[in-house]
Amino acid sequence: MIELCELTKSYGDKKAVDTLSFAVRPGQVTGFLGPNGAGKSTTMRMVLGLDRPTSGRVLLDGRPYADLPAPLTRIGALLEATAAQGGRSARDHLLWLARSNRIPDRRVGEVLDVVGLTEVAGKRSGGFSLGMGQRLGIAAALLGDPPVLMFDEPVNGLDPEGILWIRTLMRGLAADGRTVLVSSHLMSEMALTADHLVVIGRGRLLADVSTEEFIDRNARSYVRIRTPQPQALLDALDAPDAVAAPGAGRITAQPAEDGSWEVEGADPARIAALAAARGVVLDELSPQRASLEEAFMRMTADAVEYHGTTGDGS
Ligand SMILES: Nc1ncnc2c1ncn2[C@@H]1O[C@H](COP(=O)(O)OP(=O)(O)OP(=O)(O)O)[C@@H](O)[C@H]1O
Repeated sequence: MIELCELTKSYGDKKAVDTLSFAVRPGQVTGFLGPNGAGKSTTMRMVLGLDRPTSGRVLLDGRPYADLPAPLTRIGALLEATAAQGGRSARDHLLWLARSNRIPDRRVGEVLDVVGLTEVAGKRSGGFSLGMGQRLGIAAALLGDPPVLMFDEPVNGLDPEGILWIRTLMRGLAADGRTVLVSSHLMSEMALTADHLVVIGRGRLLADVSTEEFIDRNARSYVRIRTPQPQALLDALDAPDAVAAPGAGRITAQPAEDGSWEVEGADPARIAALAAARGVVLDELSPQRASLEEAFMRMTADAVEYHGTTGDGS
């Protein structure tokens, strides 16, 4: 578990991280999101003891990083700036790391296998592609078999196969019961990878909820319906018994430009039952779930430091 208690980092007058408190729990992938400059990398650097907090603290399984006797066996991390010595082979780089952390040499072969670099282990890492470099960084993070893992933008610049591989790896690490914190700007990917989200803006906590709840709270979901009997549908949804559940609010239907109806306030099964009870024919009944991207944009709109402008001048 990673615990942040009122963590703050100031650069001059600017608070890059501002009284941030949250806990990252084991057994799930926690996505760490925020617009550019929100303070994600600064936070991760403080977790690893690479930056000193102005105030507040970070605990890893109850202890500060500086008190961990063999840190690589407690937390593994891939930071954006993580770089191997380009002149060394992948194997030598990992051996050097292992020996300086009292990790047995045999782990090097094991992690090279896990990340799929065994065949190129003797090659200079300076010649590696972006994807191979990321894999080597992840091998280093896994070397000490740590219970806590942290990845800053691990899928940046990767091809679809690399992205899928990282997603599968993260989900597997969480399924093993490890604590996994991962930052990314790729919302579609985060929606597939993260069970839980911590969202920050301008250094402050904006949300600490499950991915599902984050989308439900911050974006609109509805059921799209097509019917040749629109008036009969509206009557069915407006009937006195037409609520999603006893005590729930009314069901609303808005016409969309394409001739369909956008129905909110009930799930597809309830809408189908109401329509069937009144003999209304439905040509389409499909739940439209808002994307994580929409939810993220809505939630962080006020916390974006640098707004771009779109072509239409808006
Ligand atoms: N060494 C530094 N000196 C001064 N300001 C800094 C320093 N490091 C970070 N900052 C500032 O702190 C803020 C947070 O930066 P940080 O890199 O942590 O954000 P981020 O969420 O990781 O952004 P991105 O998504 O763009 O990587 C930014 O405004 C940044 O300019």
